[in-house]
Amino acid sequence: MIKVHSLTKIYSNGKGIREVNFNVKEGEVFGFLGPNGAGKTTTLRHLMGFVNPSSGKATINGLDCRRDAAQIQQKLGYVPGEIAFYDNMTGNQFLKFIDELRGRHDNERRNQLITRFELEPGRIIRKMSKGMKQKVGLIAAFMHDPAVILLDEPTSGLDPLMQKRFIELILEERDRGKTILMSSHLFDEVDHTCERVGIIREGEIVAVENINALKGKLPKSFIVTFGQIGDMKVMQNSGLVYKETGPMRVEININEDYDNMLRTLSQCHVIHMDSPPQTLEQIFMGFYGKEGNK
Ligand SMILES: Nc1ncnc2c1ncn2[C@@H]1O[C@H](COP(=O)(O)OP(=O)(O)OP(=O)(O)O)[C@@H](O)[C@H]1O
Repeated sequence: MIKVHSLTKIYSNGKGIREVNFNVKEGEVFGFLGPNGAGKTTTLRHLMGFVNPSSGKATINGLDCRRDAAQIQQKLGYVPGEIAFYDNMTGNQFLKFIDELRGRHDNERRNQLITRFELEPGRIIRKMSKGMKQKVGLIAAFMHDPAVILLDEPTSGLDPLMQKRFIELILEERDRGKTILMSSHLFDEVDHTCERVGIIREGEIVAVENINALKGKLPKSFIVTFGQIGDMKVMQNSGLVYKETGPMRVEININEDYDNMLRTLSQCHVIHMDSPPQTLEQIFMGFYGKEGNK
């Protein structure tokens, strides 16, 4: 459904994206992961047809993203990284205005989304917080029930409850056959929603992977607190890679050795266990070794 072929955009300062290639299948939720400045927004802006590529091209449903932008955008939902609104409108006035631009008069879905995201639609946008504005942007992107949805860091500014509602919405839309491309710099966010991810770094795609295959390759750490002195002896004899991070507390780092960790911990009295979320830098280190180099 979405095809990106050797897409290259070099800005006058030498930054941008180089030879970006990936495809998103119809009905797939695809995660586009990368640290700040990696090239996610630049790629999404090409898909929206806002920018002329230096070379290469992108298509959506066979249509050229630059040449056929107007036609594509009728069936597309887009949440930009930085949302610009008509600040003096209320949320409701803005959403109605967008619906009218799209030639739509059905407000049922819009109202459902307003309820779902607990938006106060009568508030002036200028007086809204970042999270509230983000909700307006999300509702505007989904309310015309588009077949393809492009989301640039969609949960930025949302509190954990709204992030959860957002994830539920994405999973429902996926089940309804929608094609979704979602950029993020947080692994956990794409982990909840995406089947495959493309990882971009310094303007280049470094991997396109099934999310479960990717997770299997990543080192993972577990912070475990023990309840008995003898537990530390069990750890010493386990062969696991770990370091002591406090009294009766260890951080265990494992690659694929889950079996050994589970066997070892089953002999101990574990009183607390946690696994901190992985940052993208840890993921790159997992992929490319200590320096994160290819
Ligand atoms: N209009 C522009 N002119 C010059 N350089 C630009 C322009 N737009 C983006 N860049 C540069 O291109 C690179 C990619 O930027 P981009 O905004 O696509 O990254 P990103 O992955 O979306 O980052 P973030 O997570 O910070 O939004 C960066 O080095 C950025 O500074």
